[in-house]
Amino acid sequence: MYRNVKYSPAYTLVPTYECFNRCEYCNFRVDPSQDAWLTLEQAEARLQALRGQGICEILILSGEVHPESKRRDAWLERIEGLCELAIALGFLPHTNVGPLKYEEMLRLKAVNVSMGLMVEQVSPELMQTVHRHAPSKRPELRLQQLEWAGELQIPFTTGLLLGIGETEGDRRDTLEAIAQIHQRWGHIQEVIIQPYSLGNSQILNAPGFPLEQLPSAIAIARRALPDDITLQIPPNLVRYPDLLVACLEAGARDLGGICPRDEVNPDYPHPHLQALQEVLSTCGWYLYPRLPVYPQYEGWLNPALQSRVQQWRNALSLLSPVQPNL
Ligand SMILES: O=c1nc2n(C[C@H](O)[C@H](O)[C@H](O)CO)c3cc(O)ccc3cc-2c(=O)[nH]1
Ligand SMILES: C[C@H]1O[C@@H](n2cnc3c(N)ncnc32)[C@H](O)[C@@H]1O
Ligand code: MET
Ligand code: SF4
Repeated sequence: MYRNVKYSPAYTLVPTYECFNRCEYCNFRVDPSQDAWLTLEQAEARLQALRGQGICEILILSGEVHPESKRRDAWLERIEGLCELAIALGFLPHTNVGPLKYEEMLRLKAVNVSMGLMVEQVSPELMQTVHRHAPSKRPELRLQQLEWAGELQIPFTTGLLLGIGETEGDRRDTLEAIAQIHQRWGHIQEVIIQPYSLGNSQILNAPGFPLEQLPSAIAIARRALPDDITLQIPPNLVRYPDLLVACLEAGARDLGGICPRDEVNPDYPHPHLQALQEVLSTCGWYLYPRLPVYPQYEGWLNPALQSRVQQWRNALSLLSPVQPNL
């Protein structure tokens, strides 16, 4: 008897690496104005080249322009344009670009099948340490985003970043806060349990989260969160087959977007899909693709997006007729 674990065949577009925050664990950002933004023409060339390869999700992942900056509108417009382009070329966008104003979130809902923002941790102490130069990481701001996403009926991905100086109690508080917001709106499709991993271009000089503690952290999350929230772990950061399987045994059921390059953790390439599939199947786990929106949320999307999603569901079920419930 096989058990199921899913992933999303994905490709990442980065509108800009520039970010006004300086999270000390970040290996992604460059200073404001030090980066040429991705143009729609460049993005179109990349997306055209991806067609027909089974990639469905376009993950739009960005550094942030300050909410009061006069360049903010242009930034949001570029993100919206990239989402529209991805849809026009047949892909399904998922946007994670930091905290948004209510109106900005409303605009992006129309061009995304789901969106995301990590809570990281709710402990205010981190605003004096790893987040001391990262106003976007204020816990109340991030929880407000989850609340708005629920109100706007946006299928949502959030998560915890582990090993950034939080205590076990802080982790429980973070899980509790996510569970409470989900109880109000029922919109959290997945929670990522992300081990902070040391990269080559970060400020923070601290070892990564001790990976051997991950299964127990996952088991705690599984007990703290409602059953209808899926737990996700990144297979490139959980690099040992035994550990990966232990995480599945502890309750993780999703491996997230598997992309040619993990833009957030470029020092940790994703494993090859076939190798991953083989390892997992020898341990009794069957890996299969999913869409970036879970089936129960499809009714929240506008009709144009719903019909795109339906086309993908049909295509996936033709590719793999034995696999139910994509
Ligand atoms: O390749 C990555 N994908 C990341 N993703 C992508 C994610 O795995 C998928 O987009 C979702 O599962 C939707 O299918 C995130 C999405 C979010 O909404 C929030 C945080 C992340 C973080 C990462 C990440 O670090 N690396
Ligand atoms: C997009 C998400 O990636 C996560 N993130 C940022 N930097 C790192 C790192 N060094 N290791 C693991 N995850 C990281 C944060 O949780 C952010 O919200
Ligand atoms: C590399 S992080 C990308 C998303 C956003 N800047 C955040 O931290 O939430
Ligand atoms: S993690 Fe996100 S918010 Fe923090 S510096 Fe990096 S890009 Fe900016």
